[in-house]
Amino acid sequence: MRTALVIGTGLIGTSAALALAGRGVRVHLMDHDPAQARTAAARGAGTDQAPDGPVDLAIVAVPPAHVAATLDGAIRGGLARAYLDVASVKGGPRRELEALGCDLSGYLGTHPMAGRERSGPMAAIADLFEGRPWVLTPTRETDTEVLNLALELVALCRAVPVVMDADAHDRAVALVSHTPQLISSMVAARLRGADDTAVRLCGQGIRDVTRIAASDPRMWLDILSANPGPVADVLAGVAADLDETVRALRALESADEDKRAGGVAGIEDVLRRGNDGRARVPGKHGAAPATYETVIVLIGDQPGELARIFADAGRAGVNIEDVRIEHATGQQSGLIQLMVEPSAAAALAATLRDRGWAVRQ
Ligand SMILES: NC(=O)C1=CN([C@@H]2O[C@H](COP(=O)(O)OP(=O)(O)OC[C@H]3O[C@@H](n4cnc5c(N)ncnc54)[C@H](O)[C@@H]3O)[C@@H](O)[C@H]2O)C=CC1
Ligand SMILES: O=C(O)C(=O)Cc1ccc(O)cc1
Repeated sequence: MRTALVIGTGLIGTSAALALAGRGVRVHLMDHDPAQARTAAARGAGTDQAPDGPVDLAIVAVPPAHVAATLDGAIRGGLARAYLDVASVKGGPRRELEALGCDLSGYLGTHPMAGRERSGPMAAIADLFEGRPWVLTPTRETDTEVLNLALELVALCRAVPVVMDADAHDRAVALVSHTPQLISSMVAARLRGADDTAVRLCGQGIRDVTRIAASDPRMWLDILSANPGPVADVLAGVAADLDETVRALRALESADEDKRAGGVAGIEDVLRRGNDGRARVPGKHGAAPATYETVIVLIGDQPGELARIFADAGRAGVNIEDVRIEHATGQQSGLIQLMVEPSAAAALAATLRDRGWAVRQ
């Protein structure tokens, strides 16, 4: 691929453009708000000048409701040899394109499974897609050349291609992305009018569960509006679990021992099913779920502490597989959790202790 056109230079479009431009592709940037394309160009994602002929690949990265009309315009204008979109929902845009009478042989619906809580070109990063699944939804009418260009884009962005049917994709993302967003928002919404004294007690659990509740509501309204049925189906299952759990908790308040035992069984059931589901979440780079051992260390909230602890772990010859920091409310210190291969945990803890760190575990 030598030339590309990104239409919609927000978070996703500009991130893809940065990755392509960084690997030598000439990228043209277009947005219905020219200021967004200018900002993306200023960040080194390409040029906001229009191409003077058809580019190799056009990447449409606009909100789902505008995908079909934008693609239809681009295809009719002959802007590229091949076209793809990156919208979070795949079935609806394809059906809209069909209804518009568009020639779909040069089009492929795709979806990179990577995002951030922020929107717009300033939030874009070149390595956003590294190691993440990028779904491709070819059909029998998709030209091989288009599929090959899409695979080249995915490779240039260092993502991992996954081929799926469009409607199966929409059901899958309802389960793993769209419903979790709503549940996170609902948990966070409990905090809105909560007492300050309660909010001060927030720990890592609620931070983990509500991280994505900070996302842009307009973007999620667009996504949920394009996938309402599958999300409602998953949420109805969650609602059934909620009803059961409320009943089980009320039973725990009962004076009747049998009722209390039933309540315990109900709560245990949902917690154990949660363990089973969590164990299925893939590990880093899509690998099988990994079980790491965690070494917990007290660190000061001051410049250079993280660099120092990582350098000391390097001295122990230990690869840190994952890391989390738990900040203590109102204190200039926190706990860092270093996740490592179980066989490396003891050596890491010993080296860190020798070098003066307060190792908790
Ligand atoms: N944000 C995320 O986490 C992810 C989003 N996506 C999908 O990527 C697409 C873009 O999302 P973001 O980059 O997050 O949104 P964004 O809000 O950061 O950027 C969207 C851009 O599209 C432009 N735009 C809107 N309508 C347009 C039109 N008709 N013609 C040309 N430009 C237009 C806007 O001015 C804006 O610059 C959406 O379809 C979204 O579903 C896919 C994966 C992850
Ligand atoms: O939901 C996730 O897993 C994310 O990492 C964020 C995200 C949001 C929207 C998408 O279309 C894809 C990914």
